Amino acid sequence: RRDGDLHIGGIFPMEGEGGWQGGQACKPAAELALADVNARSDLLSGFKLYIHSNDSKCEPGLGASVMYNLLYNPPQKLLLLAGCSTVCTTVAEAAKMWNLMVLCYGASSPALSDRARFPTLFRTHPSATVHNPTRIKLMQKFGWSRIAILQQAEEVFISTVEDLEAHCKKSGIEIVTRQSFLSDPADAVRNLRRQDARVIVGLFYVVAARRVLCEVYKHRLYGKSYVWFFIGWYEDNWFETNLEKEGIDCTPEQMREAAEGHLTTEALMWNQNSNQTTISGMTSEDFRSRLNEALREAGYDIDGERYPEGYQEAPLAYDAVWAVALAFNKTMEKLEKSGLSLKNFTYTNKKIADDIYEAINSTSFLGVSGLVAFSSQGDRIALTQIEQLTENHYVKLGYYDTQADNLTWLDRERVIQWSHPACNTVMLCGC
Ligand SMILES: CC1(C)CO[C@@H](CC(=O)O)CN1
Repeated sequence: RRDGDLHIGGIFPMEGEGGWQGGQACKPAAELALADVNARSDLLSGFKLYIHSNDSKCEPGLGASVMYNLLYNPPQKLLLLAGCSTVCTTVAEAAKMWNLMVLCYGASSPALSDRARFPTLFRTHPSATVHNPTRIKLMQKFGWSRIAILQQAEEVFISTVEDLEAHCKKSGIEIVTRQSFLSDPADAVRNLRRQDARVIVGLFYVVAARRVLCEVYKHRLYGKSYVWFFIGWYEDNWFETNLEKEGIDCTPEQMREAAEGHLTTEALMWNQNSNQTTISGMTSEDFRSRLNEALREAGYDIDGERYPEGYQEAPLAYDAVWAVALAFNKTMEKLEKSGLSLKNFTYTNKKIADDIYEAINSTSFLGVSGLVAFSSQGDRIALTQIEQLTENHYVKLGYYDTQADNLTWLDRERVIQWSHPACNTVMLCGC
């Protein structure tokens, strides 16, 4: 028997104003996974895994100080879990100096897909670029060969648009105009009207999305001759809430009218086949029940639909801990052959770090968030789903598996003049 304890650091965004406070649901999810892996006699045999965590508030500076305290206070940590793109960027760029792997459960920035800057980073949260092949697939399916882009000037959207432009170039799709704005989209939306944009991909946070939609209403840039792609991870009724608070001068009815029919794309974070048993023995719905119970105990009014931030991403944190446990298990089996164990790891031991890297790099298991596997850049390989807002409700239109180039289409779309909305005038596209 090999007795001992294995320790990892956990950096969770719990409080704070800026960014994403997803640690509120992700930390409880990680703790559920910790209990589950430690209860398995066939995993980490004899060793118990511990997470030592602190709050980063989704602030990179505080995240760096949390990391420093985790590393310079015993016990020695073998790996770091982190959330928020800004914190993961800071932590992952530094972690290599301590030969530490970093597993991010809540980081969507495309900039993190960079082995040169982040040689030890893996993330169970997919990059925002995962939407782009899906958008292209839909444009090809419906014959939209001329599109426009409207984006907020934020790093995550700037790099997502660069990736989208590359996909469009490869697919022969013309970008007739790319408009960006800092916080007021009025001019950008007006320019879309001037350029007669008909198929528009919108990339912005939800507060900006409400401003865009009201401008779209004012410029009549919606209805049967327009197709809008919005991001799918806004809350369901995002287009009719907070209007007064945010100074939106459109009524809920006007917002609903402008929003009707838009498409959304988003990465799947909960295994869709809710009857499928995952590696933990649970289905994703079993996980949901256990998470809800844990969150009720933490004081959240789940039955009153008052979910904490990060609820959507909780499976990613749960599966991140499983990925760590499985990788440590694989590494221990390998080290044992040379009479070593993870207890021999030190911050200067690159050899064992490489073994842990190899073990994580070859991860492949069915988690509550679906199949968990990483690209060569450490990015989560994930499915995406496509929805359409129809009479105030999001209807699932299909799923896309980029790896297999397989679009599962449910034929539920509401007619939005799918045939070439871009061809409003013959000379425009000769149709
Ligand atoms: C889908 C979303 C909301 C994208 O931002 C992630 C947080 C981040 O990238 O900082 C969390 N998940």
